[in-house]
Amino acid sequence: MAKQKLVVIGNGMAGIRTLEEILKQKPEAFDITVFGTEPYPNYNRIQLSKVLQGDTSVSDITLNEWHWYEDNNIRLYPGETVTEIDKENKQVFTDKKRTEPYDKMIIATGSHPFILPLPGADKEGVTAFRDIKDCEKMMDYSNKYKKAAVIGGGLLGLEAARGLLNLGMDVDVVHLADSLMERQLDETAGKMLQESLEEQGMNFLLNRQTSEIMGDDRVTGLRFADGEELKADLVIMAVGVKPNVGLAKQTGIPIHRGILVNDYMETEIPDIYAVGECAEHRNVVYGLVAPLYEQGQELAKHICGTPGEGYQGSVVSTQLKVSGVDVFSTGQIVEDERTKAIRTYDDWNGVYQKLIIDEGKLSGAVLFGDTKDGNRLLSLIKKGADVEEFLESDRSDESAMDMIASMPEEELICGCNGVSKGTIVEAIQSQGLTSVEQVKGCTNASRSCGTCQSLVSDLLEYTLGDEYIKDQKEAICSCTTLSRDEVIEEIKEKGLKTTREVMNVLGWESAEGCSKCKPALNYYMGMLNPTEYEDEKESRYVNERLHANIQKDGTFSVVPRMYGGVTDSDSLRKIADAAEKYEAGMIKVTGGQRIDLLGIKKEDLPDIWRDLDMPSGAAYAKGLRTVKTCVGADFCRFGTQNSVGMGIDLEKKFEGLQTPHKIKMSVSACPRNCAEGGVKDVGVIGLDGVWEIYVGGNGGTELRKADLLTKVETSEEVIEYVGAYLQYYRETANYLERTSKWVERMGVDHVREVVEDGNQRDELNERMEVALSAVQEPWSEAVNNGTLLKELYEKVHVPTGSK
Ligand SMILES: Cc1cc2nc3c(=O)[nH]c(=O)nc-3n(C[C@H](O)[C@H](O)[C@H](O)COP(=O)(O)OP(=O)(O)OC[C@H]3O[C@@H](n4cnc5c(N)ncnc54)[C@H](O)[C@@H]3O)c2cc1C
Ligand SMILES: NC(=O)c1ccc[n+]([C@@H]2O[C@H](COP(=O)([O-])OP(=O)(O)OC[C@H]3O[C@@H](n4cnc5c(N)ncnc54)[C@H](O)[C@@H]3O)[C@@H](O)[C@H]2O)c1
Ligand code: SF4
Ligand code: FES
Repeated sequence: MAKQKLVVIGNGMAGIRTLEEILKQKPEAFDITVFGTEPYPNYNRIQLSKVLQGDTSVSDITLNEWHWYEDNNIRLYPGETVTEIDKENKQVFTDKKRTEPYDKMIIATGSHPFILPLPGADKEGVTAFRDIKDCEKMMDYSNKYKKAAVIGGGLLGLEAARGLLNLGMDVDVVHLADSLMERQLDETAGKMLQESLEEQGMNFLLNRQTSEIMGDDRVTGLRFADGEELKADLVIMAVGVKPNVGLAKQTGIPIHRGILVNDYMETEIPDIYAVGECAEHRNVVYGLVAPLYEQGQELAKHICGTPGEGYQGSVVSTQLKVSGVDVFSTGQIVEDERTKAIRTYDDWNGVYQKLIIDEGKLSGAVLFGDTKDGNRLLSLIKKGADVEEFLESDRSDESAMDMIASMPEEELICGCNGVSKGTIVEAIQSQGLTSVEQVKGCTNASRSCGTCQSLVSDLLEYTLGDEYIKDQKEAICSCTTLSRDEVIEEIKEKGLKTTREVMNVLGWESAEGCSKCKPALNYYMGMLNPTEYEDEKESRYVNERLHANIQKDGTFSVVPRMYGGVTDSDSLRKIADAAEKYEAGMIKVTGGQRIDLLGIKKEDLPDIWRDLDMPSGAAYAKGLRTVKTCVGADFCRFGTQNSVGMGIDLEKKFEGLQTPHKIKMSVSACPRNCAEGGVKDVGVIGLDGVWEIYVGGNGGTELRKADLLTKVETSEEVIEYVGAYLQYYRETANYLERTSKWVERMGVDHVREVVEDGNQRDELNERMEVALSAVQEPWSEAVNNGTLLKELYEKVHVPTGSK
C-alpha cells in the first residue's frame, strides 16, 4: 500500500515531537515532508535563555540533528516558508515556489513575539527574543553597547535580563504591572522575586507604560506615558506572544485566538490538524512545551489509528530559569471565594509557599526560594488529590535519596515531558541505562528546560546504587561549575576569607550564591579555618541560625543537652518549671534520650534558655546531636564496661563540633547492643577488655548497618580513634553527606587505614583540637549577646504555618 503523504508546516518543538511520536507508533506509515522558516534543524527554543546566559552554546541545543531527518526518511526544507494552502486540491505552496501535495497535514507554526505598536519600534537596536537570530543579535549588541532595557517582566523578559547581565550590560526591566510575573505569581512571590533579582543587579521600573522608542535610526532610549525617559542602547520586547495563525486564516480554517481544534487536534477542515502554540483547544492557547507535547502525543495516536481518549487539556507549571532564584507556580495562583490557602512565609530565608485548596483538593501552588516540592504538587493537582496527601508527607529533613525513595511511582520527575519516577526507573532497569544522557534518550526526561537533570541523576543513583558513576564531576550548585574539592583547593591556595570573597574570586554566576552553596561554603570555610573564620549566620538554615527547631505551626522545640542520656532531679525540676512557664504544648522524651519541650514561642527562646541554664542539645545542628547509652556494667548483669561514662566522655568531648551533616553516637556495654550502635554514625560496643568502634550506620529510610572500624582497649583510645574518624569525615565529606554515604563512597578499609596510621591519627586529632577550641555554647552565646538577640529573635520572621 502506498504511503500517505504527511506534510508538517513548522520545524519547531511541537511539530517535531509529534513526528517522533508518530514514528514510534507507525514508522513506515507516512511519507513525511517538513517545512521550516528557520534555517536550522529542530532546536530547543527553551534553552535560548541558557545560551544567552552563557551556560550553553547554540551548537549544543539541537534536538534533532540533520541526520535524524535522513535516518527517518523525512524530507526537510529548512529556511522555507509555506505561503499558501490549497485545501481543495490538498497541496501547499512555498516562498521557494515549491508545491507539495498532502493526504494529511499538521500546522505547527508556533507563535510570533508580540511587538508593541510603538513609535520607533522598528529602529535598529530593538529586538524580540524568540529564536537563534534574536539571541545572536543580543550577544552581538552586548559587545558594542552598555545599556539594555527589557520591556516586560514576565518569564521571557527576566530570563533575557539575566542573560544580558551575564553579558556585562546594565539592565533595566520596564514592567506594566506592579509586581513581576503577575500571570504566574501572586504579589508576595512577585515582590520576593524582585528583591532577589535586584540583589543580582537588575533594576526595575514597575507600573510603566512605554509610549515611544527614542533615537534616530538606532535606539537611544524609551519615553514613558508620564513623560519620564530612560537611556538604552538595546531594547528587548518581551511582552507575550501571539499564535501564528495567518496561514490558517487565509485558508479559511476557523480561528479564534489560535487555530480551533477538537480533542484530536483536528481543525474543522478534514485532514488538517494543528498542534502547539498556534492551536486553541477548549478556549486555551498554551505557551509552554509540556502541554504541547501532550497534544502531540494525542495527535500522533489519532493519526496512526491508535485508540486514545484525545487531549483533555493540561495543568501547567512554570519555573523561571535564572540561577540563584527558585520560583515555581502551577494551577490557580490567586485565591477566590471558593478557595482557601495555606501560606508559609520565611522572610529570613526568603522561602514562601502558598497552596490553594478548592473543596479539600489542591488546585494551585506558588513556591519561592525552595521549589523541590514543585513537581510533586503538579502531580497531585493533576490527579485531583486531597491536600492532606501533600501535608501528611513531611520531607523537610530528607536527603536526596530519602526523598527519591519516598516518592510514589507516578510522581512527575520531568514536568516538561511528563515523565514519572516509575517510567524512568523501569527504563533504567529494563534497558540497562547508566547515565542521564541515556535516560534522556530513552524517556525524554530532562530533554527540554533541563531543571530536572539532578533529579534524574538521583534516580539513577537510587536505582543503580554503587554501579552508578556520575558522568560528570558534580558542581557544588548551579552558581558554579567547580566541584567541592576544586573550591576547597582554591580557598586554601588563594587564602579566601569569606563566602562572598569565594563567590567573587571564583566567578560565581550569582553574586549572592544560592540556598545550596551558601551553607556549604560557610561550613567549608569554618572547617578550613576554625579559629579565624567568623561564622556567617545568614548562610545557615533557619533552625541552625536560631538554635531551635521550627515546628509546623511556627513555634519551636527546645532540647537541652543531657550527656549520655543521664539526668538528675535538679535538671528535671528546671525542665518542668520551664515547660510550665513557657507553656510547652508537649513534653516528649526523644529517641536520643533527652527531653524535648515543644511549642515554645520564638520570642521566648532566649528566656527559656536563660531559665534552663543548660547547654543546647543541638537537636537542630549539623554536628554532634546525642550519645545514647545503655545502663552498662554498674547496673546491668550483662554489662562489661562503663557505657554511661564512655558516652558522657564522648559527648562532652565533641559537643558543639560542626560536621557536614548530623552525627548520632551510642555506647553499649555488651554485644546485646541496647543503645543500637549498628545504626549510628558512631556506635561503640564494650566487650571484656575491648571496645569495638562501628561507623557509618544509619537508621533512617535508607537503613545501613554500621561497619566495624577498629577495636581498642581503653576509653582514651576510643576518644582518639573517634576523634580522628570524625575529623577525617569533616575534612573530606561533601556538605550534607551523612557518614553512611561517606563511608560507602570512601570505603571503610580506606577510612580504617587512615585512622590506624599513628601519624595520620595524631595529625587529624591535632586539627580536631583546634576545631574544638573554637566551639562556643550557642544558647549562652545568644543570651549574652544583645545584638545577636535583637538581630535574630526580633528580626526573624518565621512561617506562620497552616491555617
Ligand atoms: C527564550 C525562550 C525560553 C523559553 N523557555 C521555556 C521554558 O523554560 N519552558 C517551557 O515550557 N517553554 C519555554 N518557552 C516556550 C517554548 O519554547 C514554546 O512553547 C515552544 O517552543 C512552542 O513550540 P511550537 O512548536 O508550538 O512553536 P515553535 O517552537 O515556535 O516552532 C514553530 C516553528 O514554525 C516555523 N514556522 C512558522 N510559520 C511557518 C511557515 N508558514 N512555514 C514554515 N515554517 C513556519 C517557525 O519559524 C518556527 O520555527 C520558551 C520560549 C523562549 C522564546
Ligand atoms: N521559563 C519558562 O517557562 C519560559 C521562559 C521564557 C518564555 N516562556 C514562554 O514564552 C512566552 C513569552 O514569554 P513572555 O514573558 O513574553 O510572556 P508573558 O505573557 O508570560 O509575560 C509578558 C509580560 O509582559 C508584561 N507586559 C505586557 N505589556 C507590557 C508593556 N507594554 N510594558 C511592559 N510590560 C508589559 C505583562 O504584564 C507580562 O507580565 C510565554 O508563552 C512564556 O510562557 C517560558
Ligand atoms: S547492652 Fe548489654 S550491658 Fe547494655 S543494657 Fe543492654 S544488655 Fe545490658
Ligand atoms: S522539567 Fe524541564 S526538562 Fe524536565
